[in-house]
Amino acid sequence: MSRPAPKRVAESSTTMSELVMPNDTNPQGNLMGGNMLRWMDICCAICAGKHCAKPVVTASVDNVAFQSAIKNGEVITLEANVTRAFNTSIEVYVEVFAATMQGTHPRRTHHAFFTFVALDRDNGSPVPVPELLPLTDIEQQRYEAALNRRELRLVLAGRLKPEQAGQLQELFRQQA
Ligand SMILES: CC(=O)SCCNC(=O)CCNC(=O)[C@H](O)C(C)(C)COP(=O)(O)OP(=O)(O)OC[C@H]1O[C@@H](n2cnc3c(N)ncnc32)[C@H](O)[C@@H]1OP(=O)(O)O
Repeated sequence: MSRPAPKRVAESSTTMSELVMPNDTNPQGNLMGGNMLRWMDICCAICAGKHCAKPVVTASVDNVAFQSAIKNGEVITLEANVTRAFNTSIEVYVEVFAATMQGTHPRRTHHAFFTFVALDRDNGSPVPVPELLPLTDIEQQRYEAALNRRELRLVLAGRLKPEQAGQLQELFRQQA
């Protein structure tokens, strides 16, 4: 199947906000981690769907640290951007920011990389995705670093043998 035309990051950039309600929180009044992951997945899926213009499924989620609690009544804003397209999969980076409803105590609370796979509408099998055109410095940095992240997650998922992870081996050689 031929590859669709390349796209810019801005074409699929996605932002959404949620108000944290009592039903989203634990007994301490903090947003439950599972609800946070759900919103991150939704924001990234919208972004991935816009880039691929196809049905997409979440294939993996990289490490997510819960270092900063978000309280009942706060507003969270999620920003998702494609960092790189591979063959049938793309990597999406999401950042989460929290603040009070009045906009005070603003902070970045979470971030993560998600991988999505585009599927054929008819038979559900993976299909090629549009390449990504990184334009800004930060887009270029994320684009270049994505190869290392991809190799690491595929090794951890048992889909790539460590000895086949050439990018990672080169990185470790440079750090030694
Ligand atoms: C938005 C949502 O929440 S959707 C609901 C949650 N997600 C799901 O239910 C998805 C269930 N999983 C699946 O359908 C399948 O495992 C798929 C489509 C993700 C992959 O299917 P496979 O038969 O393994 O396909 P295949 O081997 O051709 O790999 C397809 C792509 O997936 C990537 N992939 C597969 N597993 C992983 C993984 N664990 N981490 C990262 N990428 C992965 C491959 O690297 C490949 O990408 P590439 O073509 O860019 O190199």
